[in-house]
Amino acid sequence: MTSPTSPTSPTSPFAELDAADPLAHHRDAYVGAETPLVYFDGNSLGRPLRATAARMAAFVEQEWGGRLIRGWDESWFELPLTVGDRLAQVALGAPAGTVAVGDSTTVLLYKLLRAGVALRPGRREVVVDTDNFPTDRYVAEGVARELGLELRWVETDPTTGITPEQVAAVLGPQTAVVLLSHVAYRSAWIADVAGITALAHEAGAVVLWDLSHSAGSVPVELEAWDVDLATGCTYKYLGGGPGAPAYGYVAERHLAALEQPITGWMGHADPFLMGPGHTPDPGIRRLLSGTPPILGMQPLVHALELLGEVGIAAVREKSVALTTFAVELADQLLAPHGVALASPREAGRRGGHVTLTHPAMREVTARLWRRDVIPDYRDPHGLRLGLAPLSTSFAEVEAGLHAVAEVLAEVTV
Ligand SMILES: Cc1ncc(COP(=O)(O)O)c(C=O)c1O
Ligand SMILES: Nc1c(O)cccc1C(=O)C[C@H](N)C(=O)O
Repeated sequence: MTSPTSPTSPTSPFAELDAADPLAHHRDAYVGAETPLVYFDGNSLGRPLRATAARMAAFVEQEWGGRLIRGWDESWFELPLTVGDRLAQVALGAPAGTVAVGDSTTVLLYKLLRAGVALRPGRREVVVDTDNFPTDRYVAEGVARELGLELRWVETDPTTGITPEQVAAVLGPQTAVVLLSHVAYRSAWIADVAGITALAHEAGAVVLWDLSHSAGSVPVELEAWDVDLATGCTYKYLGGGPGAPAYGYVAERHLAALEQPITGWMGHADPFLMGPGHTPDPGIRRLLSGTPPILGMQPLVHALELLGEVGIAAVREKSVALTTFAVELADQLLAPHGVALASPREAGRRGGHVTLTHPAMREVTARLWRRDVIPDYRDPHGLRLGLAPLSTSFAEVEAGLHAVAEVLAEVTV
């Protein structure tokens, strides 16, 4: 078995794609990009920036080791909100003071779903779709059990995604919250956030959007789209690293009334007063519960600097070019083997990944990993190619798709 062609092979007929790519040089800023490994999992865990190692070391030496407990007064206490503001500006289209960083996406989904239900007292239903990421569905089921609510499931086709018409069909006077994902984790379908949010508002409900597969790859305009609540992880396109803290967004108009269920001391208006009873902070700090993960935010701070410099519009342009290239190669090399596209063909409807289906894809994925080509597998029969615009090259996509064709030929003989 041959190893994949080097992602920098000058002999490729597609070498001009990388040569013409204005973002190509950013690839060198990432650890491991010089190796022949083909990485198609940037939508599960992004590569680290080289500079992050030095930043982490400096943090340990200077901020943690040097400042010790004084660090809290000097910057750490505000960090969940200062990083939140930066994230709001570079990736979420949200105003300062509406985003806080901390917890995992799952915990924030719980806190925000409970908060959303509390914003609509007396209403008994939550809308969720059957193809939403498992943690979103499980949290919705748990909250429904806890509060005695009913879930209104929208049946979503895993190869496309949720439409405003489907949501309209289940909305009603009992709908409290609509919980959906902006970019579908399997198909990469981009939901019409503004359209669905407007429909939910007409029905008197609030929306909670999971942005895990969009933020940092697809432009997000939370304020312009009139979104109520949102959350998402930072370890995919935002480059935060394994287990990096998630973020929560609350529209300004809901901040004063927002009641989240984990009323810890760090969400108190004056945590160090240590007084009786919980008085929530008037702003987004009320979303915090316990001591925020300062160490875990360090790589994110760094990665957001780069995203801010490049700009989300340029990132999306490259993302569309990469996924379009992957679809074209799949049509050429894989469709003759019976592989089908399970992502939208229309680039404007497609997020940052491409899913290809074939009955042998589970075995194909295992074999690809053994030859250092790293996509992931998602049922049913889906090979998912996550293309990170700042660290994936066109040559890498080409090498990877050729490897898929070779492995598919092996397993289907
Ligand atoms: C849409 C979506 N929501 C949530 C998560 C994960 O949540 P957590 O960060 O809590 O593991 C993921 C990926 O793991 C995801 O794709
Ligand atoms: N969060 C993950 C993890 O802790 C381990 C392995 C994968 C992940 C993922 O991010 C999965 C990803 N959200 C998905 O869409 O499949």
